[in-house]
Amino acid sequence: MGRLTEAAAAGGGASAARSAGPPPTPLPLSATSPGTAATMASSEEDGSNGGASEAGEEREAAGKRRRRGWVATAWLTFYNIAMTAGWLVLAIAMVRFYMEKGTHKGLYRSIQKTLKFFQTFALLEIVHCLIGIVPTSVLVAGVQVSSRIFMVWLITHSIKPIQNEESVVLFLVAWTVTEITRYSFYTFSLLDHLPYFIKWARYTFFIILYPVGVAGELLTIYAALPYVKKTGMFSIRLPNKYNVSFDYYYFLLITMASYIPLFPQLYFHMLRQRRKVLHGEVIVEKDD
Ligand SMILES: CCCCCCCCCCCCC[C@@H](O)CC(=O)SCCNC(=O)CCNC(=O)[C@H](O)C(C)(C)COP(=O)(O)OP(=O)(O)OC[C@H]1O[C@@H](n2cnc3c(N)ncnc32)[C@H](O)[C@@H]1OP(=O)(O)O
Repeated sequence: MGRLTEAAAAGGGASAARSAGPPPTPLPLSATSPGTAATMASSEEDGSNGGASEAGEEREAAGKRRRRGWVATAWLTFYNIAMTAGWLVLAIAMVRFYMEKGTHKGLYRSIQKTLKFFQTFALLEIVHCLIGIVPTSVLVAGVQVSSRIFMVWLITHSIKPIQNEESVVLFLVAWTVTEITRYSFYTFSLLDHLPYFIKWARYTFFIILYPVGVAGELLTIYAALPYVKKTGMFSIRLPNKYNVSFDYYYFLLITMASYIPLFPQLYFHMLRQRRKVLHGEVIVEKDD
């Protein structure tokens, strides 16, 4: 028995794809699970945004605004503009620093306040999912945001000797380009004026930036290991009155290992989103 479903594993994305034709019959939004075979059913959109598609998009956008309510829409517009601006400020600061100093040494120190502020502010993304004003999966947003918060506060902020590692620049550049694109995508979508280039960039840059960012993060954690082992930071040794022990060194090793199952899931989720949003593909799921 075949079942037609949207491609996203965790919900979200694809307003353009959905509006390419007449409104489809409501379909279950489900992951392609074991025991099902997924095949691409159609490819509708070429990115040129024909008149019918535009009218459909406007209707859908108006529908979304009504469902979300004006307070939530206004808040999200403010939030996305603020975040786009924040990450743009960060990008300009990084370029200026490099042009003036000609080295990456001292870069993290010079931008850390802005980075901490805007990356921590992104915790609100989990709240947005929890209260239902955006349809992103709490799990997907949670993994994405918590791994960033972890990198900012528990690694780079806490372990000063690694702040000048090249790997820090790798993830900073990957995050910054990603976030400028992502938040401007949300902003323009909310304002119903999404340029095709922004949509394309949102669902294309990640192909390179995700692996670059993850490599930067993993290499930075790796560089932190000797320091963490030597100092025993954030670790709790026995004996103590609560009879608990915690070793941050092993926690870091486990965290690094957890990228192996988690990162491909996020990456393939984004690849499916890309096929759906840029090429209008839907997936036919066939139960075995
Ligand atoms: C405590 C220790 C924890 C350690 C964990 C260790 C394991 C970690 C493994 C993974 C590591 C990831 C590392 C990461 O930090 C590396 C990088 O980021 S490198 C740089 C490249 N990164 C990316 O490209 C990030 C890509 N990710 C995303 O885009 C999103 O975060 C994601 C949620 C993953 C997926 O997005 P998706 O396209 O599926 O959905 P959206 O959320 O974009 O959209 C769904 C719909 O919701 C609407 N929406 C969402 N947010 C907003 C908003 N702020 N304002 C308005 N609307 C919003 C969006 O428009 C969609 O609406 P519609 O469906 O109607 O179109």
